[in-house]
Amino acid sequence: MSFRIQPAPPARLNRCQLFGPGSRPAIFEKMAASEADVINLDLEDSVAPDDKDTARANVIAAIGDIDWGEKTLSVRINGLDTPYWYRDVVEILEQASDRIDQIMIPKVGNGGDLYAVDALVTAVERAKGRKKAIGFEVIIESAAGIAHVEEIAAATPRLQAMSLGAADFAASMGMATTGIGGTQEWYYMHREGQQYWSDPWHWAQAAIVAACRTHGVLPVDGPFGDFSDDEGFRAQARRSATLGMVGKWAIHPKQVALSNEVFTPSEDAVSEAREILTAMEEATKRGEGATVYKGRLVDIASIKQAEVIVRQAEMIGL
Ligand SMILES: CC(C)(COP(=O)(O)OP(=O)(O)OC[C@H]1O[C@@H](n2cnc3c(N)ncnc32)[C@H](O)[C@@H]1OP(=O)(O)O)[C@@H](O)C(=O)NCCC(=O)NCCSC(=O)C[C@H](O)C(=O)O
Ligand SMILES: [Mg+2]
Repeated sequence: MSFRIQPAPPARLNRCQLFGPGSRPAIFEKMAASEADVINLDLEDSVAPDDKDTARANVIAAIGDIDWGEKTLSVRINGLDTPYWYRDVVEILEQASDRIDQIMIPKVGNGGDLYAVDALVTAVERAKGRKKAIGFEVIIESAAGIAHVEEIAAATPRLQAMSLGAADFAASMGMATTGIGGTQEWYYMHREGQQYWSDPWHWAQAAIVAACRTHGVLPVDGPFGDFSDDEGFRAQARRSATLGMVGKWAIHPKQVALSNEVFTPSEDAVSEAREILTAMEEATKRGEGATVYKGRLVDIASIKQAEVIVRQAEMIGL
């Protein structure tokens, strides 16, 4: 328990982040026309080394030229262990229009990484007189990243969102899998001849959610690689939502609707949350801190739980 009030995360929708390679400008208009709340134009791992300069130029042009509507527009820069990242930051902030909202920093390993990017971003913003401060989002996708997750979440007021990058995370941790997210064949319990699958991503997700909620950052689940497996995606996204994550990446357009479906509260969930708030208002008037709703206990903590759902519904306009 602490006397400090938990800070609220940015009040914006982040149910789905749609990715597309910066080297593939033919899909940018399709990304803009999608139902994703966030667009991530990628300069990092989906772009081959020889295409880095062209991709950067494509992205800079697209930021200003394309109508991105109300979406949060983010560019994933290259990692701090590459020769590309500083040029990504400098050229984007010197040349791109103010329409860009965020840069996404991959493979963050500690708070110092964000300090370094913040220093560079701040210098370019001042030099160019940019009025709109750029936000940051990060990917936790290494052993160092998860070991320093809380320090990273606290590192800069620019930080808006934090994602789990299952592919690089698995590689960095030496996990015995080539799968990107979802059920892993070998991660099971065995009892009386039956196998029961467990979730190897759970602990990292829970650590990310706790760090984010402590520091007012949006926790997001990253990619699910098998885009032909809708049920696998849905199950992964539902587990993430249950843990407190607000959305998930789409690495193919067909995953956008799935993610929006999972991270949009159902009509039933919203009416139940509103009914709980009403039940508690009535209980409070009677001088009671707890009451019974549909045969189960609801109390002051239930108000906060219901408010999470109602706030989300209000943002979506339900
Ligand atoms: C995965 C893809 C390479 C598939 O592309 P493609 O072969 O073109 O798919 P389809 O033929 O099924 O496409 C159907 C139509 O959809 C359009 N399309 C394709 N991709 C996108 C997109 N991302 N956004 C919008 N529209 C898209 C096609 O043009 C087709 O349109 P039409 O012909 O009009 O019907 C491709 O989807 C892709 O490149 N995805 C993104 C890859 C990416 O950005 N990866 C990086 C993020 S994941 C990661 O980095 C791992 C992470 O860091 C970690 O460590 O975990
Ligand atoms: Mg990665």
